[in-house]
Amino acid sequence: MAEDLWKKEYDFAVAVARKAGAVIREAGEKEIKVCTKSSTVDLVTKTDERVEKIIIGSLKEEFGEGTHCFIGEESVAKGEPCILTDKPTWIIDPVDGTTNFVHGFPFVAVSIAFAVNKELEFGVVYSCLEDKMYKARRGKGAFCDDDRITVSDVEEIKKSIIISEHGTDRSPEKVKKIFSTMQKILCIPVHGLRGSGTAATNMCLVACGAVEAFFEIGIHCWDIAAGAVIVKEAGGILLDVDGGPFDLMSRRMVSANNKKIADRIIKEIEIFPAERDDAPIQKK
Ligand SMILES: O=P(O)(O)O[C@H]1[C@H](O)[C@@H](O)[C@H](O)[C@@H](O)[C@@H]1O
Ligand SMILES: [Mg+2]
Repeated sequence: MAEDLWKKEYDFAVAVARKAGAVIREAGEKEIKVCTKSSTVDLVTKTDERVEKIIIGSLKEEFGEGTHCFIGEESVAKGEPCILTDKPTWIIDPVDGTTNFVHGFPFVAVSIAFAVNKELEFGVVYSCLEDKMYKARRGKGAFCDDDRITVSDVEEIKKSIIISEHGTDRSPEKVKKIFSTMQKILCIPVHGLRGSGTAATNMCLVACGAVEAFFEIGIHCWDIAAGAVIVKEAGGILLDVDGGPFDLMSRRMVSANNKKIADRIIKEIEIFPAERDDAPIQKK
């Protein structure tokens, strides 16, 4: 029988995501010592770092040192390169929704994706406070736990819910564009605007049909890589915010149930620059 390519890695990723989610749930007050990264509202905790070490350590133990590459949010924050090559690469956000985690807002996800030859082979998003395991393999459909999930069939923008996040950048010119975009979309009008505070969870909400679209400028590849596979396998569409092809490393993305909704949203998005994830690291 033909080898079921990457199934071993997929099954292991699901198990590791579940283990990581348990660590997050059990990480009591002791670990939520908050530090900051790119801004005073871009939070990181000991849990983020510990969970990423557990995930990467488990993957290296299972698949060997040096066989795969890793792009992890907290490793990159510490100076590791963020370059996607043709080599088998794990793209990891150990705690997506760190601000939610710190505040006890109940949406926190472990996001693990796997790419080969720069193509995403599978994605796993474990919403650990809800205990929901979203997962998808390229060409094999999308699931929440054992149930097949598909995007909404809504085509009319005026019957949609749209997710948009404001991110961690508080510079006035970007905040102005973010809220001007939100206002224009809200006043189409759409049924509502929402946001869970975690990009990975937002993409799963598109994939299971709870909302029609989620877009954001400022997210990173680790926030959206797993969700991208899940949305696509659920029948959804991924585009750049200017309507061009989806670009994992561009730090901007539209995910939607269909092109009609995506195109209508794209018309309203006021684009602002975000440095690519794979931009050369500026020498200090
Ligand atoms: O919680 P993290 O992993 O930092 O990712 C979130 C990011 O910090 C926010 O700025 C974005 O708006 C969310 O979509 C990300 O999930
Ligand atoms: Mg994240």
